[in-house]
Amino acid sequence: MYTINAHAKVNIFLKITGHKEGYHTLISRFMRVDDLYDTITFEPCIAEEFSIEGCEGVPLESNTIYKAYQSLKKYTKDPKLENFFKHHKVIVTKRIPSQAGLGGGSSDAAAFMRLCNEVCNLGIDTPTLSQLGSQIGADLPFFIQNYPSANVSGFGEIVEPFEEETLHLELFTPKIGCDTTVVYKTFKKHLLDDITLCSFTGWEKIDSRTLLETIADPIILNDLYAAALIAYPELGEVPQAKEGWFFSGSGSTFFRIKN
Ligand SMILES: C[C@@](CO)(OP(=O)(O)O)[C@H](O)COP(=O)(O)OP(=O)(O)OC[C@H]1O[C@@H](n2ccc(N)nc2=O)[C@H](O)[C@@H]1O
Ligand SMILES: Nc1ncnc2c1ncn2[C@@H]1O[C@H](COP(=O)(O)OP(=O)(O)O)[C@@H](O)[C@H]1O
Repeated sequence: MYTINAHAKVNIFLKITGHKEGYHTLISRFMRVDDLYDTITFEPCIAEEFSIEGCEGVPLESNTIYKAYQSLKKYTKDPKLENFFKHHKVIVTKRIPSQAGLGGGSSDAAAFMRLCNEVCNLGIDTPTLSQLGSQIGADLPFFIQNYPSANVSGFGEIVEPFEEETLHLELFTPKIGCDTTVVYKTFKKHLLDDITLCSFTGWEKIDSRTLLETIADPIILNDLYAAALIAYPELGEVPQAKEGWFFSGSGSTFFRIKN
C-alpha cells in the first residue's frame, strides 16, 4: 500500500497581469496549507480497469486524477504504469472542500503524478512532470514542485520558491461553490480593463505575513475576489466577508492568520 498527502493551498495575493489565448496571466503567492489535505492511497486489489474510490459525484473522465493517469500513460508509454493499476486501485480520502479556491482537484492530480513517478519508477524529472500537469490545470505545477510557499506566474506554470515562515491559517469555506471558469469570465467582462500593473510592483519580494498585515484589504490583495462577489453576491453576506479575513483564489474560502 502506498500513500501521499495532497495539501490545499491559499493565494496570499493574486493579481491579474493580462489575458492571452483564452487564459488570464497572473502573479500570485501560493502558500501550502499544512493541516488540510486529501490522502491518496494505492491499495492492492485485482482490478479490471483503472478505478478511483472516494470522489463521489465526480465522473471518472472528468476526475483530475484520471486525467493525470491518461497524461502519464501517453507520455511514458511504460507498461509498468498500466500493469500497476491492474493490481491497485486509487482511494481518495477527501477533506479539501470543492469549488473552494483551495486547489483540491489540482493537488490530488499532482500528488497522484508524484506518487506514480516514485512507485512505478517512471524516472520523469520535475520540470517535465510540471509541464504535463499544467495541461490538466493551471495550479498543478505549484503542487508538483511542492514548495511550502512560492511566487507563481504566467498561467501558473512559472513557480519560484519563496523562503519564509509557514503561517498557521484559519480557513472558513461557506456553503457556496465558486466555479473558477465563471469567476474568470466575470473578471474578464467587468474588471480586466481596469488592471494597473504598477500597483503591486515588488509584492513578490515581501513575506506573506507583512503583505497581509500591511496591504490588509482583501479586495486589493486578490483581483478575483471582486469578480467572485459579482458572480456570487451571496458571498458578501457571509460573516467573514469583513476586515481581517482574506479570500483565496477564485473562492469561496476566506482565511486569516491564526493567533
Ligand atoms: C484561480 C486559481 C488560483 O490559484 O485557482 P483556484 O483558486 O480556482 O483553485 C487558478 O488560477 C485556477 O486554476 P485551475 O483551477 O487549475 O483552473 P483551470 O481548471 O486550469 O481553468 C478553468 C478555467 O478558468 C479560466 N482560467 C484559468 C486559469 C487562468 N490562469 N486563466 C483563466 O482564464 C479558463 O477559462 C479555464 O478554462
Ligand atoms: N479529484 C478531484 N477532487 C475534487 N474535485 C474534482 C476532482 N477532479 C475533478 N474535480 C472537479 O473540479 C471541480 C473544482 O474542483 P476544486 O479543485 O476542488 O476547486 P477549486 O478550483 O476551487 O480549487 C469540482 O467541482 C469537481 O467537479
